[in-house]
Amino acid sequence: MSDRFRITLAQLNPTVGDLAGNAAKARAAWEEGKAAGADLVALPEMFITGYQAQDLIVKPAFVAAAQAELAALAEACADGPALSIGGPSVGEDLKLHNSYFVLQGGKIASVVHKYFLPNFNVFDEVRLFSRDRMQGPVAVNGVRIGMPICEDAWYPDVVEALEESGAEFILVPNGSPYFRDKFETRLNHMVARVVESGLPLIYLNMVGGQDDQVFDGGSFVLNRGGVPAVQLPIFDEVISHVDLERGDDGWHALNGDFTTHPDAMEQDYRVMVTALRDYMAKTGFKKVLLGLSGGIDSAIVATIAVDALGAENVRCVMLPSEYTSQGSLDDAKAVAENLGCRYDFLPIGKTREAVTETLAPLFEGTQPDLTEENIQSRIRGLLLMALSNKFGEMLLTTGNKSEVAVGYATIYGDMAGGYNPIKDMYKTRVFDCCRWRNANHRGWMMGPEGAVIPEAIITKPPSAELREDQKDSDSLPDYPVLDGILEILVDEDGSIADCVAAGYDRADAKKIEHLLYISEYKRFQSAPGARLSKRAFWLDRRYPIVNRWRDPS
Ligand SMILES: Nc1ncnc2c1ncn2[C@@H]1O[C@H](COP(=O)(O)OP(=O)(O)OC[C@H]2O[C@@H]([n+]3cccc(C(=O)O)c3)[C@H](O)[C@@H]2O)[C@@H](O)[C@H]1O
Ligand SMILES: Nc1ncnc2c1ncn2[C@@H]1O[C@H](COP(=O)(O)OP(=O)(O)OP(=O)(O)O)[C@@H](O)[C@H]1O
Ligand SMILES: NC(=O)CC[C@H](N)C(=O)O
Repeated sequence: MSDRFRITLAQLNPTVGDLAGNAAKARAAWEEGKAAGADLVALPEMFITGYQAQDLIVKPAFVAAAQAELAALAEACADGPALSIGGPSVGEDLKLHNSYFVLQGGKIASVVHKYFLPNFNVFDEVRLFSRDRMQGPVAVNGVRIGMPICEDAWYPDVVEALEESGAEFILVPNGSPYFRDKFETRLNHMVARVVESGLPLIYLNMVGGQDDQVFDGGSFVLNRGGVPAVQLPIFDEVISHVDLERGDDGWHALNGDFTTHPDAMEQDYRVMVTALRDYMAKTGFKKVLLGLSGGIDSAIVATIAVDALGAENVRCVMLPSEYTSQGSLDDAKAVAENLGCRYDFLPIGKTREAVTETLAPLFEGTQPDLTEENIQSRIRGLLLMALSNKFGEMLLTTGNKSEVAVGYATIYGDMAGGYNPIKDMYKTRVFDCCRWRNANHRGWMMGPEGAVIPEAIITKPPSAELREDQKDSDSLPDYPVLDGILEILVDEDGSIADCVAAGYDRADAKKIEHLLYISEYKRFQSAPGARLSKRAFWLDRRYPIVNRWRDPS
């Protein structure tokens, strides 16, 4: 029996439903591992199907196709290292499991089933899969490896059982999506497992965007006592060979690749870029367009789009009305010029006159109000969608988390669009994010360096410009107050009393609570967007649309 074991970690980006494509990526990683003399090439959780496949996973034909792909992969990888890969399986109990397969010698040599099925925030695994009994380690080239699947390693039980049944080290395959500062959470759990079991632990995550979620990679290896030996980059696809040596006191990982991670703002920005880039690539779109108003939200969305797709794939459209200020016209043009993307000018005045004239007989005797304001937003939505249809460009929608929370957007107007990169970023953070992007440039950004967002856009008071001299602060508390209250009500699930205790005005908190509840119907019909927090609107927070309850505290 050898006292060295080489494991090739394949921190790769699968696509949900692309069974053949995912298998091809696994095969290519296996070839690299084989060339490097690996004993085992490891891929993340549910790699063959992509993650999360949601209800696709309960369709028997899909599971059968994934099984066939795994069998073919086993045959193709018969002569060389073992290959471990996540996928669905139907167990002896005839139930569906989230499983991890070891392929070796042309067949499926072992299968383990996930025990702890996550059923919180974006996860519904109890609904999709069955839990199996805890299983022992899997032997690969004579070495017994414990393979707890993602959530299995977030509690002591499974790793403890693996250690008691003879595991020599632990390999955790993951499908662990980003939220801000999640790396620390993962690391704390894994250090706890290493300290409890006394075994080295290899944590392997996937990368890439899937709908709202981004898997951020950041795979790592810990030695006994929780001492780090390897840390892979976040967000990048990487194949890394990790060597373990057996000594008198068991296995020990040798120090390998070690990358330090960027700060939370950079990670958030990278998530928004990755989410959009992968949403586009994986759905088959190449180009986007958006309404560029001269305001901060559309400016940051245009910047994210250029960083994700390249300036040649982004069309910015200014659709001015009589209320559009010269400042907005200048600022919008400056952003498009700075980014180097196409800028179109499409005044909405004539369309608005036509709509007003058409409605006049029915509106006779009524006074102009929000209706007329929203018509402008809807004309912009209509024209932008016409461009989208004609040129095959997907429309981006630009509401930040503060606006999405209180319904400060026109349904079927500026809410039109297929994807919203800033859906989970509060307005106050959007300001910081613009400053960060103006001051920082990285190799993964396809846009130009420098202060692409003019300072005037960052400093002027936000306005929807739907009527004369309109400011967001006419309808809403100032953004620092709005965001402070929303963080308590949404992100912390706090009460009105909690808002008051934090120093906010009770009337403001009550108003925001009301707006939050009455705009659930808008969010239900809103575009998906990049998830940055543990409380993003969609799967993390599922509220009834009809809801009469109001917090009396
Ligand atoms: N529970 C429910 N289920 C289904 N539908 C429901 C509903 N409650 C209202 N509705 C319908 O929704 C309609 C009202 O929604 P909507 O037409 O959107 O209009 P509404 O929410 O009344 O007004 C839009 C608000 O967003 C602001 N805005 C607009 C555009 C851009 C920006 C910005 O700064 O980004 C801000 C604008 O100043 C205004 O305060 C009603 O006509 C009603 O029929
Ligand atoms: N004059 C305009 N030209 C092009 N698009 C516009 C125009 N006005 C609004 N939009 C679109 O509608 C969205 C909502 O913009 P609005 O100005 O009403 O408020 P906002 O949420 O503060 O956004 P922004 O900061 O981008 O202005 C904008 O982000 C933009 O995509
Ligand atoms: N795939 C999973 O089990 C996800 C849950 C897991 N604990 C996480 O990292 O978020």
